[in-house]
Amino acid sequence: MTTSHADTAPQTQRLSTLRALARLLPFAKPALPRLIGGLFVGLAAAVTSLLIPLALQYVIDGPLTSGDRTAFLWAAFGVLALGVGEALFVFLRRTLVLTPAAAVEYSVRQAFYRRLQRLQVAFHDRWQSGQLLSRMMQDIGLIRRWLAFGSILLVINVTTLVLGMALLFRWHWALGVGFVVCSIPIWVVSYRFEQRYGVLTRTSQDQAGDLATAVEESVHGIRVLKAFGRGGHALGAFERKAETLRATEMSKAREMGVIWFWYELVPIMAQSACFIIGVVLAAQGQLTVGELFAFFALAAAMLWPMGSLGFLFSFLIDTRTATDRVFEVFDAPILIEDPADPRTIAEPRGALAFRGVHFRYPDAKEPETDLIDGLDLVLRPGETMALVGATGSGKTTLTALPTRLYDVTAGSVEIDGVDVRELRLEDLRSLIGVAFEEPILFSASVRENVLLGRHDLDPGSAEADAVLREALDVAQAGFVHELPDGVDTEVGEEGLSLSGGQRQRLALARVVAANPSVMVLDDPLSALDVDTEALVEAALRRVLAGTTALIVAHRPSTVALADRVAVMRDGRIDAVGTHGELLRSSEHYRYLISSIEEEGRR
Ligand SMILES: Nc1ncnc2c1ncn2[C@@H]1O[C@H](COP(=O)(O)OP(=O)(O)OP(=O)(O)O)[C@@H](O)[C@H]1O
Repeated sequence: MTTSHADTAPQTQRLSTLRALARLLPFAKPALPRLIGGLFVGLAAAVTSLLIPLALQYVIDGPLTSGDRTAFLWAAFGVLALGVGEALFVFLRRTLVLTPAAAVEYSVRQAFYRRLQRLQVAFHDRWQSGQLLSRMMQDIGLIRRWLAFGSILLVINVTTLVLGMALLFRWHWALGVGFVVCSIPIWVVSYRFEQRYGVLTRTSQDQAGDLATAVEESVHGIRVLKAFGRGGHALGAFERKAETLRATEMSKAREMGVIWFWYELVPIMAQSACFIIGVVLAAQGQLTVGELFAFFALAAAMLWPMGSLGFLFSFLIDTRTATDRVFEVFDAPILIEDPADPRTIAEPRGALAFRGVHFRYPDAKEPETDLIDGLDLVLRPGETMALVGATGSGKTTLTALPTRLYDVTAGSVEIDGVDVRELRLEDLRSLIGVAFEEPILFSASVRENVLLGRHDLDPGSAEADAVLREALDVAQAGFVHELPDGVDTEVGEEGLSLSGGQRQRLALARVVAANPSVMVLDDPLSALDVDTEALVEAALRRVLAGTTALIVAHRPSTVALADRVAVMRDGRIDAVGTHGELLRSSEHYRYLISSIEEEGRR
């Protein structure tokens, strides 16, 4: 069961915004030369824009006053050239930064996906898929936009303001002081904004993740919702979540409205104050007409850098939050990994043993006893063992331990006498094949789905074709040849919809094709009709003759496949023996079998 974002977000120490964003550096490294190039070109554009007022000052105080027409024409041409130069620099900046930012987005997204693949199943149990999806798409996209525009514009605009202010001081200290004093409200408002907006951004990005989860769940479960007439109920739940997000976005918009107001108002106040100071100074002869005119032009040039700071500041905080959210996934510890010094099994025999195994789910309540509580079970090479037990006794959980989808909390699972934790995960998972209770197919062809575990085979080779044929044959999945494109028909979410029994047969074929030494099958025939089940059983018997198999059984016919049966109860194996032996010796087995049979008759 997944929990909401509040439970999943690790309580990491809050880094400063700069240090939080600096964590992107390893990803941005290859793109840095172009990004820095873009920054310098952008700065050149900013300096050019500031040179225009200076050139104007020169024109007015020089050729215009002296009446030198040639010099005036040259100077006017110079101002025009500066304007064109600025436009070219801006164009070049955009060209330089767009591609590298997209490359950074690509590499962060790749790393994010790789991390998701490496993280253990227990992580995925806890995290909502919508949260991961929104981090993967929305947050990483925001980081790209920040790298391409936000970060560079922020540096350029702040530099423009600093240089502009320096020019003001150069013309007259009173102009500079007037500008700085009038800007003070901005610093106060910005500080308060950062505190409040940061919290709101985090909340809204998390709520967007919750909303994505709600959409994903209802799309996934659309049939159930329709069948039970609960579409309206789902819509209600969606609307409540959307409304919560809307309210947070409105609060964000209000905060942004306030900060933008100040960032619009203050530059105008500062300009007005400087105009008055400038006119007074010019009247007193402390400022030339050229300087006064240039000051007006400069004030106009500084209006956008100043006004944009509010937007850039909120963009910065949005990106910081997005970076935090992405790095929460990067920071989640990988608990199931390859051992430092892996062992190999040269000639696998397929002996599977559970020795004193304890297991509890990470979110199990503390006082509870372990779900698997000191379980011992040994499967001999080539043996087929059925596993029976009451609903919820932990059979499915036990099947997840040999492949290390979860690690035992105590004891060990061994294959051919080697603890599974001592093997490389890839080796281990090629030794053991699993078919889950819920057969999952990917949006790919039948061929790709069935040969999923055979990356050693060239998909188009004759050997791959032979393996595919044999696997489909064992799983009685001949129906695939009737599909529009035979084994090349796309199935799964984006392809053709198959029935539960058809999907189950393809999942079974997938394990057979993998040709593992040990098969772990979680109720593999539950969705099949009696005739197909009998055919699959007959074929499976052939395959299972050479393979060790642990089969969770809910039906007498599945039990009949097994050499021996293990009865699971209270987290342990209560009894092991042949069907006949257990019928004689185990009361719990008799009870289980009679309830299974009763269910079968219904
Ligand atoms: N990912 C999980 N996180 C926490 N608890 C879980 C998880 N998966 C299963 N459980 C709990 O573990 C217990 C055993 O579940 P499990 O699916 O292993 O039983 P089972 O014997 O296979 O049941 P069934 O025969 O109905 O399939 C149940 O109480 C279940 O709620």
